[in-house]
Amino acid sequence: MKLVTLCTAAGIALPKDGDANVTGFAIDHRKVAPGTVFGAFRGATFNGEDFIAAAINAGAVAVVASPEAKAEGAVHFADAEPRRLFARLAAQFFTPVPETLVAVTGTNGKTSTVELTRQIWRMAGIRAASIGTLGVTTSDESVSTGLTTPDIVTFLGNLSGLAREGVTHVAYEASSHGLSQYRIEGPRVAVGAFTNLSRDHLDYHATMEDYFAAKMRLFDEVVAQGGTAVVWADDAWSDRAIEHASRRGLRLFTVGSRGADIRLLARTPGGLGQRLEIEYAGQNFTIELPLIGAYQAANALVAAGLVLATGGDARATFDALKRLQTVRGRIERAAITPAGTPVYVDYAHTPDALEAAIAALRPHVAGRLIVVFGAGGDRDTGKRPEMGKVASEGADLAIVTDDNSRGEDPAAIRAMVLAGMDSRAREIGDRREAIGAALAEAKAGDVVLIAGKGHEQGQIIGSGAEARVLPFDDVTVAREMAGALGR
Ligand SMILES: CC(=O)N[C@H]1[C@@H](OP(=O)(O)OP(=O)(O)OC[C@H]2O[C@@H](n3ccc(=O)[nH]c3=O)[C@H](O)[C@@H]2O)O[C@H](CO)[C@@H](O)[C@@H]1O[C@H](C)C(=O)N[C@@H](C)C(=O)N[C@H](CCC(=O)O)C(=O)O
Repeated sequence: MKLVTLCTAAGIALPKDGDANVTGFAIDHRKVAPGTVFGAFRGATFNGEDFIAAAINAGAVAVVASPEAKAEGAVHFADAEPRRLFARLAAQFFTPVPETLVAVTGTNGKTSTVELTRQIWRMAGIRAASIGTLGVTTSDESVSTGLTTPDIVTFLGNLSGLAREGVTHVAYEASSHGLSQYRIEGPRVAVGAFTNLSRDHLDYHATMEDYFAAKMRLFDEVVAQGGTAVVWADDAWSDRAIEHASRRGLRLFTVGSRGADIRLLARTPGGLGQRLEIEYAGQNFTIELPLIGAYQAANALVAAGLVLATGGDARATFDALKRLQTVRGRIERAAITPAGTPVYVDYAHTPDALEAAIAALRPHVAGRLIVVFGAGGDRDTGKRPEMGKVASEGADLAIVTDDNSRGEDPAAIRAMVLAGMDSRAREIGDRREAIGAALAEAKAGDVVLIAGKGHEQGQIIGSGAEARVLPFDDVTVAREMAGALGR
C-alpha cells in the first residue's frame, strides 16, 4: 500500500518526497522488515529513537517520531505526540475492522464485562469476540496477548484478523495504560463503558486525577462523535464520568440503582447466583443471574447496556443474562464436590479484592467458607499480613499456600501472611495439596474459594535468568481434586 494513500485516508500531510510502498507497521525495531513504518517512542525503559538507525537498516521506509529525532534515509513523520500519529496512520493500514466495536474502562470489572458482552452477542447468533486480560477470545478459545490492552500494532492486527474471520462485533478492555499510550487509537468505537474507579496504578499515573483523566480519554476521544457512553451510575466517580460524556455530546445510557436506563430495583443473592429485579424502558424484568456477587451483577448489567446501546433486543438481552457462563477466573465456579460444595476460583490477589470475593460468597454459605490463598513474591510485601487478616476475619477456615513465589523463599512469604492471621489458620505450601485439603474438608453447605491466580496458567518460581513457570491451573486442579473425592 502507498504511504500517500494512508496519509490521505488519515488526513495527515505526507512529508515532502515521501511516498513509499508500505508492507507493515512496527513499534519494536526487531520486528521491522523492508517496507515497515516504524514508530519510535520514548518509553519508560528505552528511548525508541535510539533504534531508528537500526530500523532503517532493516528496511523501514518511514519513521514516526518526535520532531527532535533524526531519521535519515526514511520519511520522517515528526510529531510531539508520535504514538497518536502512528496510530492514526496504522489504522488506515489494518483494514477492515469489525463493524461494531465497544470498549470498557474502569478499575475493576473490565474483563468480566467484555466477556459477558461477547457471550450475550453470541447467544443472539452474532459472530463476536472480546479482547482483554484473558486474551483474544472467540467462541471458547482465548489467545493471550500478554497485556490487558495490547500494543497498537497487535491490537489493530487482531481487529483486522477477526474481521477477516467474519467477526462483526468486538468488545475490548481499555486500560488506563492503554488509553494514555494511544494503544487503542484508530478505529473509533460506537459505545464506551465506564464501570468504576478506585486506587490503582498510582506508580504510573501519579494522582487519582491523572488516573481518572486517562480513563476519560475513552469518552473524550475514543468513542466516535454521536456515540454512546454506558455508565455504571452507582460509583463515586460516575457523576464525573457522565459529565465528561455529556460535555462531548455523547448519548448517555446509565445503569445501576441510580441508573436512568437500566434501573436495578432489587438484588437477592441465593443458591448459585442472584435474582435481579430491573426496569428498562418502562417495563420490569426479573433475571435469575447465574453469577455471584454485587459486582458481577453490575458487570452483567453494563454488558447488557452495551448490547442494547448497539441495537440489541431488550427481551432477548435480558433473557441471555440468565444463561451467562461464569467468566474465567472471576468467581468462576470450577467444580462441585461429591458432597455438593461449590468450588470457586477467583483472581483476587490484593486485600481489597480478597475481601470483596469473600463478601460476595458469604450470602451463599450455609455452612463454612473455606479459603485457600497466598501472596506473590517480589511484589508489595505490605499486603501480605493484610491479606492474612482479611482471610482470617472473613473465612471460617483459611489455608495459606504458595502463589508465584518468584525470587523469594515461599516459606518466608507464608510466614508474613500468617503474621496477620489468628491461630486457626492452616499452612500448606504445596498449592495442589492445599486445594486437595480444602475440598476434602468441605461438607454440604460449605463453599470453597481458591483465590489469587484466577485465569493464570502457571506458578512462577525463581527470578531473572532462573525464573521458571511451572504449569498450574487452579480450575483444573480443583476439578481433578473434586473428581478424586468421588472415586
Ligand atoms: C509501563 C508500560 O505500560 N509499558 C508499556 C509500554 O512500554 P514503553 O513505551 O515504556 O516501552 P519501552 O520498553 O520503554 O521501549 C520504548 C520503545 O522502544 C521500543 N524498543 C525497545 C527495545 C528494543 O530493543 N527495541 C525497540 O524498538 C519499544 O517497542 C517501545 O516502543 O509499551 C509497550 C508496548 O506497547 C508495552 O509492552 C509496555 O508494557 C509493559 C510490558 C507492562 O507491563 N505494562 C503494564 C503495566 C500494562 O500496560 N498494564 C495495563 C493495565 C492492566 C490493568 O488494568 O491492570 C495493560 O493494559 O495491560
